[in-house]
Amino acid sequence: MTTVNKETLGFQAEVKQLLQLMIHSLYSNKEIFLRELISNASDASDKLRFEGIEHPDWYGDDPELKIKVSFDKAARTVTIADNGIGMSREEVISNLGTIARSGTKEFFSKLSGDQQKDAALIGQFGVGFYSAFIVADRITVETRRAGLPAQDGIRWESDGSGEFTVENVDLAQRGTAITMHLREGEDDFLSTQKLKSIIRKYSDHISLPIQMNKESWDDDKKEQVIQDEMESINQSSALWARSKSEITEEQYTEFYKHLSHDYEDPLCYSLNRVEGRSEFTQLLYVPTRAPFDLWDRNKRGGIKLYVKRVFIMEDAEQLLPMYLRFVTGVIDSVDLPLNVSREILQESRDVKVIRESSTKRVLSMLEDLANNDDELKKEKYRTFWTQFGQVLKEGIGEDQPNKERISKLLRFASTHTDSADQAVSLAEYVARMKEGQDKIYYVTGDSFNAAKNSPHLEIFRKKGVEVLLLTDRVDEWMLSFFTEFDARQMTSVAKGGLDLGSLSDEKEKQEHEETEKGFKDLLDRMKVVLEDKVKDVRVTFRLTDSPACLVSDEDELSGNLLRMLKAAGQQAPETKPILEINPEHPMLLKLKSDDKQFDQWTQILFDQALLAEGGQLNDPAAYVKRINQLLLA
Ligand SMILES: Nc1ncnc2c1ncn2[C@@H]1O[C@H](COP(=O)(O)OP(=O)(O)OP(=O)(O)O)[C@@H](O)[C@H]1O
Repeated sequence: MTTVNKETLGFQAEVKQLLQLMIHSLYSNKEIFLRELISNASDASDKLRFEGIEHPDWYGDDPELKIKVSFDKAARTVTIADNGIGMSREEVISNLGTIARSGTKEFFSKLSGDQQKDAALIGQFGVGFYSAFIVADRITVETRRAGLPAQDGIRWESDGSGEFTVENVDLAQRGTAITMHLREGEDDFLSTQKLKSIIRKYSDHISLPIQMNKESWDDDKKEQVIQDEMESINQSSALWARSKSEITEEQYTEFYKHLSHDYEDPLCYSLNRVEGRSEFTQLLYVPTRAPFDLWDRNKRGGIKLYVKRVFIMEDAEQLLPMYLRFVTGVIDSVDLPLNVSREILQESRDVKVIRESSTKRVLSMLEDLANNDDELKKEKYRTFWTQFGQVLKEGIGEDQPNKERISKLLRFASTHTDSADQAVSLAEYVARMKEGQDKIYYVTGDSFNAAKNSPHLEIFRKKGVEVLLLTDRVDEWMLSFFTEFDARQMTSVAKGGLDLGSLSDEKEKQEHEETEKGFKDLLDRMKVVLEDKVKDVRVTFRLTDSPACLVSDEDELSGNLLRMLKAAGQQAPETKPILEINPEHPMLLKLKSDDKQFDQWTQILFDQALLAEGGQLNDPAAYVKRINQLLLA
């Protein structure tokens, strides 16, 4: 064997960090290295199947794709070999020397140094190839890219301490063999039985054969001896193609982990075969925990597309709407052409059918959790909502045909419990509505406390009318598409005049009109003082404790939304709020009868109303000065 071009290279800083972390925090679960390496070998075979459509010659005389697991007791090594796509020199250096994943920086910034917490995080990130260093103190990878000649074989080697070497070697076969030189004390893995049991546990769902040498009893030697003949350890058929009754819970779970690189079990899953106009199989999973890059629009994962069992592409975003981007799974179509590209997917009618059907499947899965009396399912829905609720809300704007179904899945915090837990459904709200109440009331705010303590809620609290407390960033956007539920108008308590519908009686209305007349003069004078800042000043009966509050006009953006737009660097239209005053508050009564420092008091009322709803003062220093003057007066 000739070796040339040997070079020593350093790992990317993140790899070094990951290796350290992995060895320490995942040691108690060290056998997962086998799952990870088999998973990679299976992906490599999928890639060859796909690229092989255009390059049938790449298969050569070795067309049966398989994975071989073997060990050498004397050398103390375990080897996992595949005849998949293999890697070129450049690919080896970039794949096994760096982490080129989106969100990597963010992941590392979240590490806390606390082993347990970090282990969970690293599980979410995906442990992959490097997990082999948990049990090995040296790893040798020999690989040859399909289609390249024997002399383009590559040997990569590292002890995981910071550097690796790469050199060219002659390799007769394409594919990749990963040899782990076991650490002291890891000899358990040098056993057919042990390796078999791990493979059955974690990798039974792999669709190509995982083979090991047979073992048999030798009467002379009085021990098990390894034979040349190979046997398959797994069922080696695509999991989603098996009949439902044959698939165990564990197999679903392990397959999910293989697909998603997640460490935790999925929250729920659904396998269906659809026949008729379009024929396809869908196996869809909802994860238990949001990935750290859920908000990264370039995040990988999602749905793997197969056509008649041939892997076509990862992350086929056309197969599910964006707001269901947390779903992982496989879709295997009978109708799509093997050479389908992302561009074709965008226009295909078959894809449209698959997308609609998969969307409905996911919504049904969620409905099953949400509307179930079973405590375990209820708990699962709570978990789902905490992790993915904000993403699901995007569906209200994005998926018109399913809007009603999605709206039933929404959960909110409300004044019913005054807890930040988002647990109230709209159906529950409606069932609790007061007699005469014909609207669903909500308030938005940039934090739970700002919403909960909003002065706009005072009258509602007094009358015992429930108000939803909306504080997620996506809420304002969602509400612009969400105006009605169950024929009841969604109504902001901070927009327009106070509209309690038939909750206020005639007598009350008359009294209010009288009071308003009595305040007309005062309002006119206040308007003059606040001319630049407000659109109008008027009397309100929505306040009980606060002297004043700001509201926006029915057809204008709310103060909260304007602040969000500004914070996001967006152009926000210049709109002025309306100042509403509480005619029963002592401050207003004083102002009405007292002319001294009228301007100061008026300005302060405005500034306080702005602060109370979470706004920022234009000129905080002037506010402080005014308050101090009045304190000393
Ligand atoms: N057996 C193999 N054959 C061909 N390429 C491989 C093989 N094993 C690993 N690779 C390449 O190395 C890359 C890095 O592998 P690694 O396991 O670290 O990450 P991953 O599989 O991409 O994701 P994860 O870290 O979530 O497992 C893979 O994406 C793949 O391109």
